[in-house]
Amino acid sequence: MLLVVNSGSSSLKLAVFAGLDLQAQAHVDRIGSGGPPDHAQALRQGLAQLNLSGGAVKGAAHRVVHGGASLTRTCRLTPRVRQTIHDCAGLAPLHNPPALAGIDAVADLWPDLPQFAAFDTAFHAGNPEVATTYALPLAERERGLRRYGFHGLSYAAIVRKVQEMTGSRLPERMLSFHLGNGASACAIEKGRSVASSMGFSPLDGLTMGTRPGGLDPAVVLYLVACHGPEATGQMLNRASGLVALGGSNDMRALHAAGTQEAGFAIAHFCYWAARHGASLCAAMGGLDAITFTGGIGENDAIIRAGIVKHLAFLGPVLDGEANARGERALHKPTSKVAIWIVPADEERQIAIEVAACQTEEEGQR
Ligand SMILES: Nc1ncnc2c1ncn2[C@@H]1O[C@H](COP(=O)(O)OP(=O)(O)O)[C@@H](O)[C@H]1O
Ligand SMILES: CC(=O)OP(=O)(O)O
Ligand SMILES: [Mg+2]
Repeated sequence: MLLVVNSGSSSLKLAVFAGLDLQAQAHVDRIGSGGPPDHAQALRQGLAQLNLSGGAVKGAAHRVVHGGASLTRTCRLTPRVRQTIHDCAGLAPLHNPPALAGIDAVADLWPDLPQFAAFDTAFHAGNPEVATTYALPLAERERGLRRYGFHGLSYAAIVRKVQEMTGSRLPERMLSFHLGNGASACAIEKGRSVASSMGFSPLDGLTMGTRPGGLDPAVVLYLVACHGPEATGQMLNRASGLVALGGSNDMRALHAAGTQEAGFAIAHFCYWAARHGASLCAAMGGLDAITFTGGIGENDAIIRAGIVKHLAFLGPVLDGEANARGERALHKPTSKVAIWIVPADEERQIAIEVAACQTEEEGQR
């Protein structure tokens, strides 16, 4: 059996697979905001829920958000791979350190267990250079300063699941929204990522739970001058976005609050999701389908409706009742653009990629 560990910024998802059959899962959320204080504690809680017997687990695989320029495929965790994940930790401070903590905790529990890493950046590794390049001096670009894009395991799973749903007639130009605590959008053309709203780190793009999304870099310079780099990093990763505008990073709490601030935070979230979404449509030369996933994307009809309304000029027509019921297909029959909810399936995607990696390793023996 394979234990899959998905460390999100506010949640931890564990899944156990026998082959590709899901045997058990555990979900711990609100980490650091009402739930467990940190990911190590969350992992202990999650493993206790699963009640695994040591001998049954033959491997563990971890979602790692930032793999840098070199880790672009799911692979076995060697000391060199662990070091690279460690080296990228500053670029994904909410994610890579918890992933490393998970890797080390599993190694402590089961020292000889083979471990694997699957990367959020990998699905975007084939983005065209024009999409990934920052117009910075060459020496800086050579340092690895470029756009990477994230939530790639989620987007890879969406391509697979939409193919299953449509009998492999994948829409040519798909705008996919992953709306969780971290939120992004991705332009998927013929099943491949061609552009992402996230950049060098998962800070860029949409308004998120605790991250501001796109900012003029002069704002960052100004903040660093006022507060120093350390406090600015904390502010941008943990104290911005919905929590800064509306008082909570939990979308459910914002709806329940009903205050003017909470309403503004919700409006800001929808407006900027659509602004970035429309820019991604330019990268694909149009739009054939929209997909929603993640805790908000899958569950929040108000947010989906708000985003689609802003994008109406591109052709999607939402069926309000299907949306309110959270059905799989949300478009009216007359809509030129399909709209779907596709539940996040990062854990199974990881299991599939680990199986492919093991098959490849056996072929090389
Ligand atoms: N039923 C729901 N309605 C609206 N928002 C929800 C619902 N369930 C979860 N969410 C929101 O989803 C977000 C967390 O999404 P999730 O994908 O689990 O996070 P992570 O980015 O940590 O993986 C939170 O903002 C939470 O409020
Ligand atoms: C990349 C990212 O922001 O991930 P999450 O949504 O799990 O925080
Ligand atoms: Mg997530």
